[in-house]
Amino acid sequence: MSADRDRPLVRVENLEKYFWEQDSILDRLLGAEPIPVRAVDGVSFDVYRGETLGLVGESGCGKSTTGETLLRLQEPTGGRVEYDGRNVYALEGTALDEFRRAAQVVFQDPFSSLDPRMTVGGIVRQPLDVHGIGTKEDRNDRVRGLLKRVGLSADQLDRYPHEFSGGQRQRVGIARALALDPEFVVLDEPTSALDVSVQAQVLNLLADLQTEFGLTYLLISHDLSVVRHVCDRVAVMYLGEIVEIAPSADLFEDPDHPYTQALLDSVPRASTDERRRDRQTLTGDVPSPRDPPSGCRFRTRCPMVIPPADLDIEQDLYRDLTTLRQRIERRDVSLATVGGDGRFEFDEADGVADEDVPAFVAALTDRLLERDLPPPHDEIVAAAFGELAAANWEAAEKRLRAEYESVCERAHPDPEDSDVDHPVACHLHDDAVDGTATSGSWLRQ
Ligand SMILES: Nc1ncnc2c1ncn2[C@@H]1O[C@H](COP(=O)(O)OP(=O)(O)OP(=O)(O)O)[C@@H](O)[C@H]1O
Repeated sequence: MSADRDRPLVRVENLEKYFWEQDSILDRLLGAEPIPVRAVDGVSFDVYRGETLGLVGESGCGKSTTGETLLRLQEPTGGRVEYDGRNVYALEGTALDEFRRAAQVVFQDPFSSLDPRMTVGGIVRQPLDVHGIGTKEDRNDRVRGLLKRVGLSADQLDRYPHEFSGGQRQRVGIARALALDPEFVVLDEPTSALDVSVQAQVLNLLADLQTEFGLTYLLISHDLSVVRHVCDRVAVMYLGEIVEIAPSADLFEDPDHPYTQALLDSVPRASTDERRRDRQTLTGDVPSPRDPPSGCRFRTRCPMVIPPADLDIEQDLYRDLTTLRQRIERRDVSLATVGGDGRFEFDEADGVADEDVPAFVAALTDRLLERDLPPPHDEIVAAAFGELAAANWEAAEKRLRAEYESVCERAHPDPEDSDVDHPVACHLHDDAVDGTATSGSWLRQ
């Protein structure tokens, strides 16, 4: 697994892939502006010859779309991918043909990615047939050799996928990906559909094949233990963006991005030392890729979201107040049921009667806050709740923003500005974000 650092084999620059397909018919009838799913939103990374780069992140963060778009199985919305120095999206004719041979994919699910009506021999031979490689005999010889190389028997050529176990089917998928003698293989969750005992065998096979054929891998996985053992470097994705890229050992021993830290914290610890480390638990749901948060996309869940510099506040309290703000901004509080159904007569336009305001604020405080707030936050929040009692969401939102707005929501962190030795898209690792500034002057100087 020694990578040639002189020139990347694959260079991904600002890759974007948006989907518009999920717009509802109603939206279209009403002529509403289509809102795309920003599955991949400005992703950049290099893959060096001979290395395995891991691409990790929670389900739906855009890993598979990145893999498929860079292989040109999907057309990008924007950005550029270079393969061996050439723009993949400009390739035509023979050059495109060569790229299609050189860059292959192994999909996650060996049950659905193999045509059940074709024999295993036919499946592995198909790419050779499509590209018209050699005579029929040459092709059959190659298929027999490939099946043997991936640990199957050449006698199994005439069998159908359903006659094989999950691990064997994945070996067939690997043999097919190798048929055209590729240089680069995207492995999209290659072992996640397999039993744990079979996973290791398939990973070992992939490692052996990499050495034997000099392959370069992009390994897409949500399984951090797999990535840790197999990858030279790891890129961490969150909501369509890459938040950190680092050598595997560095990333697992000393992750810098709060999202990477939280992801790693979700994996059982091997050593006692590691177990002792403070746990950064992830709170809240992943926001929609149709409407990602402003600034840093992770800030709505980040346990280390940065308070304004002139605000002396404990991190946990700031996180809670930020979550409260987010709920108010999303109008995600049922004001009509405060204090229990029917306790207050709440009018959507005017709120509650003046004499009910103190009791309403107390009931809302009970419902939304798990702790007593220290001064001055108790008064600030009570004033905002008073505005909610008058059904004035905007005033409450504005008040809380004026007091608590974070740099994380105002400025998009750039991984290239990272002050550590690898790209980290987080304001905590950006010297240019002035931590001594007063609230309101957090933006890059
Ligand atoms: N063809 C499509 N049309 C509309 N939205 C899509 C399409 N394909 C993917 N998406 C959306 O794009 C986002 C990224 O999906 P993608 O499959 O790339 O994520 P992933 O990280 O690979 O997730 P998983 O591990 O679950 O496969 C998701 O919100 C998904 O719903």
